Amino acid sequence: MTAGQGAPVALLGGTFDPVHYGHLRPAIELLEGLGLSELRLVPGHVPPHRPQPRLDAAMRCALLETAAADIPGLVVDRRELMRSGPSYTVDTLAGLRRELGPERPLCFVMGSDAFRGLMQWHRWRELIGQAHLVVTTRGGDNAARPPALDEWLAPRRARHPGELRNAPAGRVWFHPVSRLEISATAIRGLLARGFSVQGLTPDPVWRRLAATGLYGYPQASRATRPGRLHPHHD
Ligand SMILES: Nc1ncnc2c1ncn2[C@@H]1O[C@H](COP(=O)(O)OP(=O)(O)OP(=O)(O)O)[C@@H](O)[C@H]1O
Ligand SMILES: O=C(O)c1ccc[n+]([C@@H]2O[C@H](COP(=O)([O-])O)[C@@H](O)[C@H]2O)c1
Repeated sequence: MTAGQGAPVALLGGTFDPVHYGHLRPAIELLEGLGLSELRLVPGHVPPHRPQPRLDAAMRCALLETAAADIPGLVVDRRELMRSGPSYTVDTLAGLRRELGPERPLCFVMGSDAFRGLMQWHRWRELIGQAHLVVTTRGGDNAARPPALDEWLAPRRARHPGELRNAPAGRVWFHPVSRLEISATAIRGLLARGFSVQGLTPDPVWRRLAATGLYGYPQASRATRPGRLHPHHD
């Protein structure tokens, strides 16, 4: 393998239905902590492994662009929206690798829960030939990995983040990020019941959600909701 050249580019894929601070804060911490030149948020068109998104791809993308606009280094990459069929990561990385050339360090970011299931991903062994894997860890997350995955990991595990700059691909780095108890599922649930999600996503995203009635807000019957109760507990 050739030596790495230039600051790493990273990719964070997801459904982003919708984007929230649980995506954005770890992205900022990765940009700063790993000295990335950019972090690309990659909305999936047809997620390979989960129920299909509530919002169409164009709207998820528009909200992501609204969220990324104020964060230096964060960009939205629409490449998965150009492909039909399931959005397999191995294809996404191969396309980006062709654009960046063979020497630029490229990192694919995934949560430690996703990493535990890596062996079920499409052509998973090929991922590490295209990119490094950056596995985000959050305090209290100690679940065991399959022994076969640990065996595969041992010779590839990076001991220092500097290793991500020294090669274009091939290493696995575990990076701690803040744990924010926010999920898109919870946001969709709040909006469907007519509650605000201000503070869970940037204000420009919230204003767009509120103005366009996405996910059912504010048509849901606020008159009948129990006003004294915290929205998470009713
Ligand atoms: N609160 C969070 N803190 C850290 N990482 C997160 C958080 N929420 C999502 N992520 C990570 O962001 C990526 C994209 O997540 P995704 O679009 O599936 O969001 P989500 O909020 O988990 O969605 P949903 O609730 O619909 O499953 C994944 O790698 C996921 O692990
Ligand atoms: O390529 C695969 O087989 C594959 C299987 C599961 C997940 N992924 C990718 O992992 C990223 C996070 O997915 P998720 O579940 O958080 O929406 C997203 O970019 C998905 O395309 C990819």
